Amino acid sequence: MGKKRKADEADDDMPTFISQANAPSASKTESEDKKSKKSKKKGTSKKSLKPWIPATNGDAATADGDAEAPPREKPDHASMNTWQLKQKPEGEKKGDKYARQKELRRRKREEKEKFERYKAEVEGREYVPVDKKKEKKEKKEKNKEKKKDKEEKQKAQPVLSKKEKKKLSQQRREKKKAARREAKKAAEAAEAVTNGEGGEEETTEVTTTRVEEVVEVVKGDVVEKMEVVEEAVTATVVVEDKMDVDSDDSSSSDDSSSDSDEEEDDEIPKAADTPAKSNGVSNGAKSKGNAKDSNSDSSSSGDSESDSASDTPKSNESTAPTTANGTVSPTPADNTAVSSYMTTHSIKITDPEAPDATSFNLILNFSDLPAVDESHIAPFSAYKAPTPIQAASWSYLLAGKDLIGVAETGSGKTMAFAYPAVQYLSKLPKSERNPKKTGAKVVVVSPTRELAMQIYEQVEVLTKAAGLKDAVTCIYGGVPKDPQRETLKKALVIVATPGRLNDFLEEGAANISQAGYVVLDEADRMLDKGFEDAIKTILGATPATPKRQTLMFTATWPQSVRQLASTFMTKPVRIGINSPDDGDLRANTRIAQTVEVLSDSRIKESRLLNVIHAHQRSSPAGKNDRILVFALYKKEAARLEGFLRAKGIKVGGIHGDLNQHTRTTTLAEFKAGRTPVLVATDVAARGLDIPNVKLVVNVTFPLTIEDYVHRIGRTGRAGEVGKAITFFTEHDKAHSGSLINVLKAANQPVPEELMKFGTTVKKKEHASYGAFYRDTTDAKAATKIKFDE
Ligand SMILES: Nc1ncnc2c1ncn2[C@@H]1O[C@H](COP(=O)(O)OP(=O)(O)OP(=O)(O)O)[C@@H](O)[C@H]1O
Repeated sequence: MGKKRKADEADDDMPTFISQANAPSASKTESEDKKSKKSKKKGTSKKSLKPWIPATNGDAATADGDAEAPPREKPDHASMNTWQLKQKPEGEKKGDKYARQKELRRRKREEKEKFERYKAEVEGREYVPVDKKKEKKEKKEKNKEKKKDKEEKQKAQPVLSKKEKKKLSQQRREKKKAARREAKKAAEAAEAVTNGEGGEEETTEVTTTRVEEVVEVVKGDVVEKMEVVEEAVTATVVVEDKMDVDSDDSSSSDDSSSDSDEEEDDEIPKAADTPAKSNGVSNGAKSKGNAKDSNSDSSSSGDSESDSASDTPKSNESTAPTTANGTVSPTPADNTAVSSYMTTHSIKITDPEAPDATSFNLILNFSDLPAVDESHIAPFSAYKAPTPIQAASWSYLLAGKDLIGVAETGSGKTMAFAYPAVQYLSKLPKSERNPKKTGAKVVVVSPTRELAMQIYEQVEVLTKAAGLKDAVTCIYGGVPKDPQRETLKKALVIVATPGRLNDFLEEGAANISQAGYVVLDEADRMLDKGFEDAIKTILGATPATPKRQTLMFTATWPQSVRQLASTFMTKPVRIGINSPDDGDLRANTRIAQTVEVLSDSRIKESRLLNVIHAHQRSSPAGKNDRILVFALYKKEAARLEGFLRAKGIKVGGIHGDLNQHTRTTTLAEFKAGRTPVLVATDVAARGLDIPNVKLVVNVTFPLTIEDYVHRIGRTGRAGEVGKAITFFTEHDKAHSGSLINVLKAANQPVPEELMKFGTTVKKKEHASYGAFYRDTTDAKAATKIKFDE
């Protein structure tokens, strides 16, 4: 149908002068007339229909009986479509060419402006047209400065002859080769030691080969150590049937490598490795950057990783963070408050570098938050206090640590990773804050387009407060690439879905080779089968692990992805909020969950209608309450939407079969409350923060129990309460055990009929890594610091 419409559009677009062009002209000479007849014969061919045959004012000439050739009529560029404008007519006059190209440029500008206007509308901000003249002037000045700098640099450099240059580069190559040889030897020796100690390697169905390569890169006097860990794991492959299930497709990549050994020269600071850093947080949250700083001047070994909690603590003066109100946070005196806060909110922190720590550095008030400037915390003025995940993670993140944060849906995880990201940017020296030179410094990857847009909005609030203009871009599929490509040139922060970001990496439009702060939001989804390759490619394009601060945030953290996660991180701190020790799932406890076991799936639709009507009748807001209905398949979602509409319900739909424009506007309508009911597939299951969703209805159970937790988590956010109703049929019985566990853990009623389906829980396995979880991130300490003991 789409194709047909396009074809129709093309016909309509044909400008009227095409037929005029074929009309005979009285002013033609005989030979011209012959030519004209010839072209008439060809009249039906595509070529002859091209718009560039100049129209002549034949009729007027005939009427006047004027023998003189009439003035040449200019092509009507305004009525041509873009394709036609792009064609260069035979024998086109120079003036016409300029006019045609001018029209093309005008159209392009218009399109861009339209996009920007639309973007502003979606983001709910005022559209401010770009002042081209000012921009041009600024650009010119910048270029001038650049040129001057370059010239000065060139002057300062000694002039080397070709021969000398060649000799120098050969020397460098040889040094590198020697370093590699040594590293290989060291790795082999290390492997031999590892095999000797850990004779109890798991040998069931998993065989793990681990190759550690230490690459010493020599540059001038600096020797940097880069660790490249490559893990090849073979395991039982469990293929989940996800054939027709809807999700934003992630990967376009056939990438096979995980981490590449790129980046030899540039110093890429991790979040805490910046000069302005002042976050040597005590009690295990000590920054790696600080640890390095303290002993790096004299030695290149940088072997400060062995710091433990028992080391002499650094003085508050040198290590304590400066806070927004000028105080130091929290002092040992706050320990009781911190402990009681941790107990109240069931916070568990595991820091591999301080496994025995008993006191922790939590930020319980926004005023205690380290900030480059007080204005940076202004966006928090609407909130009373940090949420538990924010309170627990900020000090570690500001200290440059890798971190896995697991906290319930709607608990403010976005700000937990976004605030330290912006502080990281703010502390970078100016030369490091030049996206054209360095590329982006922060990358946030999210599984769906809508979530990416939402994260973008939140990050932008913080960057603006920090005085970073145009620092963020949002990259996602389903919309034209050109405007995104433009924004990539000046973005310090890229918020993206994996597929589109990979496309830009492939074509070289995105540069994340110096991104020192990388976040995987909805991390378990990002690491599962569908996105795994794309994530490997993205992380492979960023600096290797010790130079990159890697963060993973989620509300669900199944065993099946932990092994893979550990390969991307260095000694991550793990923070679990209300996360049970046995690794089971926890749904948000403020959501009242009801499971209705239906004997026949054919009654789902009528039951859905009843549920919606009943809610609308009982709620004080009546039909204005937002209700989110989940289906599993795209076609199912479309069918349900149609059904509800036919029954007089104001409803919208969002799923992968719809174009992005429709998806975005439908979601905006729902958010604004103009369409109070939304039918969605799992593209809306994760992360979306829609205010006042009072009820979630699961018409068809999702593929995984994690998705169930995320779906119902669209209600009861930011401390609110919510309601979720789930239809459960015999088809879903494989999930009964895990669903019963989730209900019980949240003190929710478990219907008898559900119990009948059984309580066994099928172990979820990663497609490549199986169900075996062995934390290899922090090699030696791995047995000690299990996240879920
Ligand atoms: N300190 C705070 N106090 C109150 N509300 C907050 C605070 N921080 C964030 N919020 C609000 O909480 C809501 C949920 O935040 P967010 O979307 O980051 O949750 P999330 O934990 O990422 O959820 P999900 O797991 O579903 O992705 C947002 O509306 C946000 O503005």
